[in-house]
Amino acid sequence: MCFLPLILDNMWDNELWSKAYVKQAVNDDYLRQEALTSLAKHTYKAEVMGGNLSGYLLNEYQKVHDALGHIPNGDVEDLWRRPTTALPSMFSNLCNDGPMLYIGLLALMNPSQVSVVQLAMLEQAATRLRYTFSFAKHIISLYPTELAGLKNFYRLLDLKNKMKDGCMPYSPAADSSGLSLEVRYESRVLCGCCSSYFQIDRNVSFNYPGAKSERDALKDVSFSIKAGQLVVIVGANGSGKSTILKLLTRYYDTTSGTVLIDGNPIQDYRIADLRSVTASLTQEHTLFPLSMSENIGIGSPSSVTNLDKIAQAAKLAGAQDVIKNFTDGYDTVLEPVKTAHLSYTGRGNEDLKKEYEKMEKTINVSGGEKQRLVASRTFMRMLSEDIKFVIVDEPSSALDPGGEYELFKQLREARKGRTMIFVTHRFAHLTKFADLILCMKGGSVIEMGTHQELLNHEGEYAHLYNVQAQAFT
Ligand SMILES: Nc1ncnc2c1ncn2[C@@H]1O[C@H](COP(=O)(O)OP(=O)(O)OP(=O)(O)O)[C@@H](O)[C@H]1O
Repeated sequence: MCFLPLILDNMWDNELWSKAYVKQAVNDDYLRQEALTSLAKHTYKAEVMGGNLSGYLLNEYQKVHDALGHIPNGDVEDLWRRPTTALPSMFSNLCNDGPMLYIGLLALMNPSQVSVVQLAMLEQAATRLRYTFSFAKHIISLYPTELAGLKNFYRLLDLKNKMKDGCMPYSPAADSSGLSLEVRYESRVLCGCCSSYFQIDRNVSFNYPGAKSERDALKDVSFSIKAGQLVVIVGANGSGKSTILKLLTRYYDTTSGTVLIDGNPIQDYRIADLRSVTASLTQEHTLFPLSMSENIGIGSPSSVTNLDKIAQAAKLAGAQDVIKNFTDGYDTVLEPVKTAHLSYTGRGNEDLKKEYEKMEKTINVSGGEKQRLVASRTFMRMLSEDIKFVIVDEPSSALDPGGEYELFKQLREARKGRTMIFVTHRFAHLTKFADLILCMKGGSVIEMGTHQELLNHEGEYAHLYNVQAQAFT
């Protein structure tokens, strides 16, 4: 006699997956823990790394973790199956929290060793392992696969970030509110006949690691920016504008040549120190699944509860009216983490579907409104005295012309003597104020100077400028 159908029937009846249901998490601490954990995703990489936010986020994570205490914080299916004995649930908790804490500590001690991508992968691995332990009592045959996963998980812990951190603290010059930047290549070569060293100056080149293209993303680039200058980089798509910003903020190291900050090679400085004096606004920046006030306040973690400063930052970005329109104002969470789930068996059930849709209701804002909200975080960062360097990369693609003009003007005014580099295609009302314009083509800087100098030169910049100017005549 075969007992298998009986065993399967019994398992099926006891399992939540055989039932029609809709679920939603409602515990605030749990929701916050989920939101903070989701910030380890690749989507938020630019912002979390650029804003030096890992310390703040890990601290907040620890707080909610402590607040949750022994309240079971697993998924509802997981809790349904949770065995009554303590040991498996202990394993389950260890798999859930252990890796995050381990990596968190590692990240705090040495930020350059842990990338946000690694954090995200580890979080996924941890969740999978947690499920494995829950399922283990039913599906023993999955063990070999999951043990292989466990091996991969520990291999991930051994991954070292290729970027080597410097050990020199960055201390800004006392007499300047900005930092100076120089991009150049130089090496000392021993002369065969007179045995003395001589200097070769060449320019910076760069290719993305693993890039399939033969062409360098940057080729023979060399320029120098004085502390406190406003620099605008212009040029066609793919000419290398954003790549320059990535080298100046040390997301990548040059293939040849050096970036100097205040006269020292960028590699010598501690990366976290450089990030702590930099404010950025790029197209990659996005809203976090947190309240509006925290979304803005996190730009300056030490002032995250300072509502006056947060309102001031929102005003500078032209976002205060957008926020006023939300019923919950600054407490609104625009893009919350997904907390509701409709079971597979319940999908044909209209009542459950309606319930589910109510739970998953999100607030929609236009692309331009979203850009203003995201820009508020950068203004919050710029309100901090510590910031010496501001980079802005195409922040206004969804703004109307009036909104764009206003944003550029506010960014210029909030600069207050800091070094600022602006990358934009719509530069007509910005370049007149620039101390230096770099005009790029095919990965090289082909023209360099002020607006008037480049107009007089009648080259590529003059051509691009006239195309934009003609649109308004
Ligand atoms: N992550 C990457 N990996 C490989 N190649 C890249 C990567 N990012 C950019 N590139 C390549 O490097 C070159 C320069 O790109 P970059 O983004 O700096 O140009 P850009 O002038 O900022 O362009 P756009 O105006 O379209 O934003 C392009 O050929 C691009 O395809």
